[in-house]
Amino acid sequence: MTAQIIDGKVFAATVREKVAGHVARLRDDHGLTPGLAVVLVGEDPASQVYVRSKGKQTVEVGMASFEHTLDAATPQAELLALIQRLNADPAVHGILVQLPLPGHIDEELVINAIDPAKDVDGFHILNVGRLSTGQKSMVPCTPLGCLMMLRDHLGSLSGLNAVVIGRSNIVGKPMAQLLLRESCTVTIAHSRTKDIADVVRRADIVVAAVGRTQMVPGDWIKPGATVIDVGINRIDAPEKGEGKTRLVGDVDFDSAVQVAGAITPVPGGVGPMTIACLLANTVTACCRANGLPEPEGLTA
Ligand SMILES: Nc1nc2c(c(=O)[nH]1)N[C@@H](CN(C=O)c1ccc(C(=O)N[C@@H](CCC(=O)O)C(=O)O)cc1)CN2
Repeated sequence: MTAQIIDGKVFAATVREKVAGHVARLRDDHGLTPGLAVVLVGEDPASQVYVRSKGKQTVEVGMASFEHTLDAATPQAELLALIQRLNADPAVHGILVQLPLPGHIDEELVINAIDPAKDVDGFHILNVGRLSTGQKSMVPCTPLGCLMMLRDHLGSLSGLNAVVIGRSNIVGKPMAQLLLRESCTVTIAHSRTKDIADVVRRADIVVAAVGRTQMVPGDWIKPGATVIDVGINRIDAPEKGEGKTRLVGDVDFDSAVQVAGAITPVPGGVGPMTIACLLANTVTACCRANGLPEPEGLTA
């Protein structure tokens, strides 16, 4: 038996459709247009692709997109001043600063300068604290996308053993919090975890977010488990021609697909959901800012 493939591209398209429906209702019933400001500092090629894609998809669902591209040498004070202007701008409901930032900029300081109500990345310390204490918060986009796919595939997650591999602030920790909120029994595994293969083998749900190429082989996977692969690693692909590369996840897809019940591919799994959930969070932020009910089906 091979696993069911959870198609993130198809799922993200359904999320964008829902977002577009909410955006149309906000416009028609309340005269509101959700606005998303994305800030890019520097010329990192991957970040440029993601930011372009965010702007394009924002416009496609009917929201307003404000793109700010700053030189790599921009002083931190200038970036902070821009954030203050965006915080005060009533047309902007969501603010995102694309990561990573150049080395001379203090990432934590910048993230915490964003108005928590407009922090559609969910990285502000107040949102982190609210999520971990079960209060209403903005939820980081990648974990939110993973949760949506897990709920869609499994229905209730209550009582399931979940192992999150990786302890980053952006994915691993918030993912663990979300799974805990769903009443999973949650383990966070990482580079120092002893007998990691045995820990992963006990999991009904595996979320691999460690950033290590194909680290999780199929024989770590419990038969029938649901595997969510967050990793995006570029490797050489001589089979495609000289100098060519391809993307692979943190899971060895070819062996895991033989054992798992369901699995997300890379590319085309979690990645597309990250941007779809950013759009969802922007609608949520707009609704909250205007005292309207939470948009159904778009929140954690
Ligand atoms: N402020 C933020 N910075 C970063 C985030 C984030 O959520 N907020 N996440 C990543 C980058 N990212 C969005 O910003 C992102 C990564 C990957 C994808 C995606 O769709 N990947 C495709 C493959 C794309 C390719 O061919 O390179 C896939 O997996 O199918 C979307 C968004 C770091 N920075």
